[in-house]
Amino acid sequence: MNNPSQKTLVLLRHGQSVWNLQNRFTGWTDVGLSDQGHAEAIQSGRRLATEGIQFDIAFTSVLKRAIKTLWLALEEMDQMWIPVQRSWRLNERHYGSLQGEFKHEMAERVGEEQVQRWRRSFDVRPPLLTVGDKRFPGCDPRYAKLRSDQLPLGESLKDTIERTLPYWHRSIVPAFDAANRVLIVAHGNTLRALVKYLDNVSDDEIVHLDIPTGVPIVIPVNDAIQPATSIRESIPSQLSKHGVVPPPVLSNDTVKGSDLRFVPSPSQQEAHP
Ligand SMILES: O=C(O)[C@@H](CO)OP(=O)(O)O
Repeated sequence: MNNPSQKTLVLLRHGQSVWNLQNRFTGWTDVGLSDQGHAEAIQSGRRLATEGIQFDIAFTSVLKRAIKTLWLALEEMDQMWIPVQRSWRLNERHYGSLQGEFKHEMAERVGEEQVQRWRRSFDVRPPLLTVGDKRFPGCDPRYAKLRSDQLPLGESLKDTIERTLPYWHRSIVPAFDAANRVLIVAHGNTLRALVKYLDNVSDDEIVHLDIPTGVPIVIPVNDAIQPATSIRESIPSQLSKHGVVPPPVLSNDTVKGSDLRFVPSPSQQEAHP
């Protein structure tokens, strides 16, 4: 990369998951990558290797579609040795009782506008789980250290921002004291949460933002760890900059997703959550 002393943040959404492919609400369900997602993860590492970025540290969630994407990208860059921190705070937004449902079936039941409202609105929560539901995160040992008020029954983007930003401020920003190159591999809605905060996107505008799977977003940041330029504007240009616009994702998720659009346009698992 041109200037090794330039502080740089790279955001990467995991590659396509099996449930993205099947067009199902996923949230905290721990599903793996599809074959296409596996290929996207490798391709993202190849793109970053071409950029010549040597990372100092990486952050990811505790969900395997993000963890595996990170592994494959780091392997492709031959940087598997760098420190990695995982946190539930980077998990996908919890989709409540929608988790496991097929998005197109739900659209037939409740209408496309309602589905899109659940998917992209700022403060609309999905229908909530009950504590007795087997999908409740309190049943999963990886969340055993969370307080009961931290275990979601279903989250809006607003809720997701509120649990993600403390990790940004307490763990990721301080990492830049000793690091110039920081990689975050996370999920569509946690990355929307970070971009909303970093780009100061309004509650109304955030409904338009989608983050593509497996495409690294390279963001030069200043000493205050603020982006030097608009992240949103850099997303499409980076897609074309690499000369490879990912093929239209042929998953039902994407096809139905755009059809549904009603708005225009433990290596070091966090000990104290
Ligand atoms: O199902 C999910 O968890 C997310 C990401 O795949 O879906 P959406 O894009 O609808 O928020």
